[in-house]
Amino acid sequence: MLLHAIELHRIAIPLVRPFETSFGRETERELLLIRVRTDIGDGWGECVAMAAPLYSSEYVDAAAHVIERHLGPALLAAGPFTAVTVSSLLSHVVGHRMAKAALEAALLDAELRQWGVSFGEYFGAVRDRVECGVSVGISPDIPTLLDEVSGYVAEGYRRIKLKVKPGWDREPVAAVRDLIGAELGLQVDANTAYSRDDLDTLKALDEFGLLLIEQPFVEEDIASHVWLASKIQTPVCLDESITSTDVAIDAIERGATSIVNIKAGRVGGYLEAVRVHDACRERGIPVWCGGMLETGVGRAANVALAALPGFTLPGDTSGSSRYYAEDLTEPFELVDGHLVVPTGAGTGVTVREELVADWACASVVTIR
Ligand SMILES: O=C(O)CCC(=O)N[C@@H](C(=O)O)c1ccccc1
Repeated sequence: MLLHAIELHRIAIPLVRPFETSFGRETERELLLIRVRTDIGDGWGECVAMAAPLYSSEYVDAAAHVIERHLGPALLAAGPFTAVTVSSLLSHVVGHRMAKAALEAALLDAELRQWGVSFGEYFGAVRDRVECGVSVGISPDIPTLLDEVSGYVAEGYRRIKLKVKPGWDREPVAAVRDLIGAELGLQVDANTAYSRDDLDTLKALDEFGLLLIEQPFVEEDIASHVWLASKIQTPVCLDESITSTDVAIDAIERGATSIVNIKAGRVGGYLEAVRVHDACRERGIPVWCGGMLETGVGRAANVALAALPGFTLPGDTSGSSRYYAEDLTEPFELVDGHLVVPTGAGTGVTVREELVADWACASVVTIR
């Protein structure tokens, strides 16, 4: 395809309720949407970087800047190319995986729409719907937490994930396990908030039959995750640490993780995410699809990814209404605890351009 232009659309969408993690509290999702204009048609991609560099070093301003000044010009100068060559065309730029992922997704969307192939078909989906979990933020108090969790259970979510941090861990986990019973899946996500000094606290979570404990220590500290995995019963799952297929293989072979959270933006794109899936599957490591509060654009691609065979655990692929009163695309709605994998060409969803304009929080930047 020949790339004619890249449009950077920055939007801000209010969250239906505040979302608090161990690294911050969000009341709105500010994000960067990419539209590519090519000789074979348009495509949309969603950059998952947050407004501030608190989850990773990437953030919206930086993603927009690196696309405008480095990644975009490299693609515009590349002459005819295909979506599978995007990562190599951008490999001279170090890092900025979420920005690269958004560009690759937009170009893959354009290409697959022209071919009449869905993301799911292209990735190798084996399911037509995926089992959904839900992520629950840190609450102001236990009653508020239980009220929120009760709502999700009533909606049919197949797994509850609780955000935890030192001082908010054992008590909320015990209360939620008591509320939902022993059968429903329950897991926790620390977003790197603990250290080896917290071993007793982390070990105490073994009594609650958790599916996994996600990213207890800082992303670079693979050794401490190996150490913890030998000390507790609950399986250790990595998120922030897993930035590529090679890193995933290293972490698995060192015994740092027995379950992997796959996020396309974190690893540099959906094509790399499929490679991470394949590497985990070859090693008998179950994976699940993480989330970054995506709109329907990113959510559609995540649901397609989650339909691959190795995604055997419910992911953070919740319905649109978990975060947004109105979605940028047709809403994703939970049916019997599942989301249907889009079958339309490309992502299979249609961006409501009037909402992109209504929710704009900066002027559109077009790179040619
Ligand atoms: O359901 C979702 O999309 C969000 C799932 C979730 O908890 N994401 C967390 C995470 O650490 O995985 C996150 C939220 C916001 C920003 C970064 C990460």
